[in-house]
Amino acid sequence: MTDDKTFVIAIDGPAASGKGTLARKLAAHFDYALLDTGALYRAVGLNVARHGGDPEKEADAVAAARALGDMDLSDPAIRGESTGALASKVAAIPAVRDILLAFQRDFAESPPGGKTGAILDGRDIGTVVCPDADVKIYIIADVETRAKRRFLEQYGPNGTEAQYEAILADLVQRDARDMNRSTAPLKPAKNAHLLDTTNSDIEAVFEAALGLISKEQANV
Ligand SMILES: Nc1ncnc2c1ncn2[C@@H]1O[C@H](COP(=O)(O)OP(=O)(O)O)[C@@H](O)[C@H]1O
Ligand SMILES: Nc1ccn([C@@H]2O[C@H](COP(=O)(O)OP(=O)(O)O)[C@@H](O)[C@H]2O)c(=O)n1
Repeated sequence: MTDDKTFVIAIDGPAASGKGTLARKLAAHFDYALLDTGALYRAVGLNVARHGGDPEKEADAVAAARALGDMDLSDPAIRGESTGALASKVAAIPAVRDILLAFQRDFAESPPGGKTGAILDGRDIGTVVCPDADVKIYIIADVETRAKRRFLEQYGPNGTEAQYEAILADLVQRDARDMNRSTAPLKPAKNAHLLDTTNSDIEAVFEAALGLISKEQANV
């Protein structure tokens, strides 16, 4: 348990592995607060682009990160794959990560709405943001499977081969950037439970996660 008795679940993994889908189902099931930390980096990346800045330039990215409080995290443009690429560029800048860290930790320690638990999904939740999380899950799936899922999500059944290839290339590039950056690279925490969703549907992944979490809750 964390000091203030919030039950914290950390979900990390590469792009489009199913983190958000699982996190939302678990949050509804347990009535826990949910923070999609990728949305924070996406909002910062989008903000830099909209102001004509360079997402790889520290001054531009830091200025955007400081203005996060004024951003609309429900803006649909945040979800686009091109925004994912912008996000992973600003996310490689340590000063940006520092600015977002306090917000994420506060959320986990004192979830809004007086909730008794918090679920955070991202890349470094189990390793950096909440190293003492009660349950850590690291979700993976083959990159082609992840690209197909994101492709379907973004273009529906009538997407083109070229659109699929662009998504696949973006995920490969983004994973490499996220795994190879020097600060808070994407990797499983030592005590994370690994879930490979390549051949599991959403419900099976949810059931597997519930099994892991129930065991930990029984120990609290
Ligand atoms: N186990 C699964 N089987 C099939 N599709 C899935 C599964 N998990 C997630 N998806 C779908 O894959 C896409 C990406 O999932 P999402 O939860 O957004 O991933 P992430 O948050 O890791 O980027 C979504 O369209 C989602 O509905
Ligand atoms: N905790 C986090 C969350 C996201 N990110 C960055 O933000 C980008 C977008 O994250 P996301 O979770 O929305 O991406 P998807 O998995 O939804 O495609 C990632 O590629 C990372 O570069 C991060 O560095 N740390």
